[in-house]
Amino acid sequence: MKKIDHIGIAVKDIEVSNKLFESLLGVSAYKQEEVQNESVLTSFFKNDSCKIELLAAIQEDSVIAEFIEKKGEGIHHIAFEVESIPDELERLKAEGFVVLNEIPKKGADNKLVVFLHPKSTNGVLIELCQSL
Ligand SMILES: C[C@@H](C(=O)O)C(=O)SCCNC(=O)CCNC(=O)[C@H](O)C(C)(C)COP(=O)(O)OP(=O)(O)OC[C@H]1O[C@@H](n2cnc3c(N)ncnc32)[C@H](O)[C@@H]1OP(=O)(O)O
Ligand SMILES: [Co+2]
Repeated sequence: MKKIDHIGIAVKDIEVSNKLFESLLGVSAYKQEEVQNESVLTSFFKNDSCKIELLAAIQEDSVIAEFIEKKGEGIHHIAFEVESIPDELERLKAEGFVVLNEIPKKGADNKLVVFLHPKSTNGVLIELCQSL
């Protein structure tokens, strides 16, 4: 795992949270992107350390809507950048981590992504992402 690529934050209203994070970080979001297969609208900020990905549900059955329903707004996942998802998955499976999707999905910001079940990672949803 090379470095943290982004921290995902579940929000109810992307416009409201865009303004909040603009004020907090002192920079504007550099992109907003809908990811249909995850039913989310994302918005990205970055500084020298990593990116912040705001995630709002675009459908009621989105995992983000379910998460907010259960836990409220807040940190949803941590994403690590990896050189090769297949190599990293092989290593992590051998270590006993539970992979949520074996086949990488198209994520936001030109990445392929896979997720590890939070039950196998101390309650923290982990995303691995690889640049396209
Ligand atoms: C666009 C892309 C990108 O960056 O490029 C993204 O990030 S997309 C980001 C959105 N997409 C994803 O997150 C896809 C992967 N996520 C999933 O498949 C799902 O959200 C799961 C993580 C499996 C959770 O779904 P679900 O709650 O139905 O699963 P489950 O019944 O197996 O497990 C339920 C337990 O997990 C907990 N749980 C649910 N979401 C959690 C989260 N984000 N962090 C920590 N714990 C979480 C529940 O509270 C519950 O705990 P208790 O049993 O203790 O109550
Ligand atoms: Co993410």
